[in-house]
Amino acid sequence: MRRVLVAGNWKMHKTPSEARVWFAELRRLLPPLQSEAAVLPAFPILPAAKEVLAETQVGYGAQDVSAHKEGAYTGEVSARMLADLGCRYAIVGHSERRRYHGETDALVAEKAKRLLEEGITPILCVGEPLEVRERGEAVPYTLRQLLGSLEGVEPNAPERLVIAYEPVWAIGTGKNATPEDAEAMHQEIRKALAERYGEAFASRVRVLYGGSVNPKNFADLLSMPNVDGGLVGGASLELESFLALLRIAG
Ligand SMILES: O=C[C@H](O)COP(=O)(O)O
Repeated sequence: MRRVLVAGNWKMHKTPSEARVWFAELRRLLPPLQSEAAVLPAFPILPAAKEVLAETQVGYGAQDVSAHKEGAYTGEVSARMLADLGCRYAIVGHSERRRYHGETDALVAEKAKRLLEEGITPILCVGEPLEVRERGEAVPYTLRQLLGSLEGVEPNAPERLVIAYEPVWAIGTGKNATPEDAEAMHQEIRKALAERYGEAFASRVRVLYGGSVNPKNFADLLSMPNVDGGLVGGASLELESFLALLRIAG
C-alpha cells in the first residue's frame, strides 16, 4: 500500500558535469522497479536531472526551498522554480539546515507549505541529537519537532507528504539506528500523524529512515513494517551502492 521510496540526498557533492555522467549511467543500468527512486542533488544539478532523468522512472528533487514565494530574497530558490524544473520532491528541515542555518520548526513549516502550493512533495526531516537520546527523550523531542514543522501544513493527499526520521547521531557516522529502534520511532511518528491528520491518512504517509543507510543494513531496516524506505546520504553517491539499494528495495 505504501510504495517504498529510496531517495538519495547528495548534499553538497558532485558538479553538474559529474552528475550528468552519473545520471546517464543510472539510466543505462536501471533495473525495473516496484519501488520508487529519487535523487536530490544540489540546485545547479537540477537542469541536468531534468534533461537526463525526465523520461525515466527516477524522480528528482531539491534539498531545500525558500519559505518565500517570490521577490527580493537574494540567494533563495523558490518552489515555483523547482516545479518548473520538474522536481517531484524537496527536502525540508534536514538537521544540517536546522543546525548550520538555524532553521526553526516554523520556518520548515513555511517551506513545506510553499512546496505543496506548487505540487511538490516535501520530505520533512526530524530526529534527535545524541544527548537527547541519552536522556531518554528521543520520542517527545522528535514528535515536538514533527508537529511544529507541520503547523498549518495541509497536504491534500497522503502521497503528498513524506517524513524522514533521521537521528542526528546516525548521520554520516556509520552507526545506523537498529531496525527495532527505527521501527519504534516510526510507530510513534505514525501515531502522531494519525492524531494530526486522521488514521486513514496517516496509514498512507511514507516514513523513511535516514542515517548511515547502506547496502548491508538496508534490507533489515526495510523489513520493519513502518519503515517505508530510506533517505540516503553517503551511500547514494556511488552509482553501484545506489543501484544495490534499489535492488534491495525491489
Ligand atoms: O539525508 C540523508 C542523511 O543525512 C543521511 O546521511 P548518511 O546516509 O550519509 O548518513
